[in-house]
Amino acid sequence: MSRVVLVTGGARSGKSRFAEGLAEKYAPLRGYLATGEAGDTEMTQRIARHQGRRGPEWQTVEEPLRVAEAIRAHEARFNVMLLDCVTLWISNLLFRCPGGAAEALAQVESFAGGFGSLTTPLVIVTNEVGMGIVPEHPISRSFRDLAGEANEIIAAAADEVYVTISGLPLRLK
Ligand SMILES: Nc1nc2c(ncn2[C@@H]2O[C@H](COP(=O)(O)OP(=O)(O)OP(=O)(O)O)[C@@H](O)[C@H]2O)c(=O)[nH]1
Repeated sequence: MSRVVLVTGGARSGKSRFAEGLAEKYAPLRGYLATGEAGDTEMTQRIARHQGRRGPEWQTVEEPLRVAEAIRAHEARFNVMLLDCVTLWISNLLFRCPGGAAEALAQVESFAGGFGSLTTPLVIVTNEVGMGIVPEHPISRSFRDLAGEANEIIAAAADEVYVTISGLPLRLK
């Protein structure tokens, strides 16, 4: 059984950098599983910022939907994998799966249920999205609730959990 670590935090809280540091304790080669997509200029710039930080010891796998399958397909190639991030994954599922939030949550449950059979350590990045004001639109509230539920499911199954605030990590589990 391989170790699973979850890192949660707000936007630009330093969670990706901290998660990369955890993964860099393992020898190369390291796999970076990106769920983000370069749909517009802003996202292209965000992705470029992340890519610029990762060195040649990282290889990128891009998969917006079939995250568990991508990990299974690639884990044997790497000494560690980093999934960045759960929030965009479930957002992609919410908007593209016919079953909406229920189907997205079922996929998260199946993903977390498979941690015990991973053969490579996994570091997972997610976002704390539910700490602000209640969103005005129902779809935003649905996403906020899904994100909270997904984080709770993954945190319960993970071996270690951290939150980053203002660039500083705090161990929760
Ligand atoms: N497709 C793709 N996406 C990437 C790549 N590198 C990073 N990303 C995505 O970039 C997203 C994170 O970017 P940001 O929005 O800048 O992160 P942030 O939450 O503001 O900042 P941090 O707290 O530092 O993580 C993640 O969802 C990744 O999936 C890549 O090589 N390809």
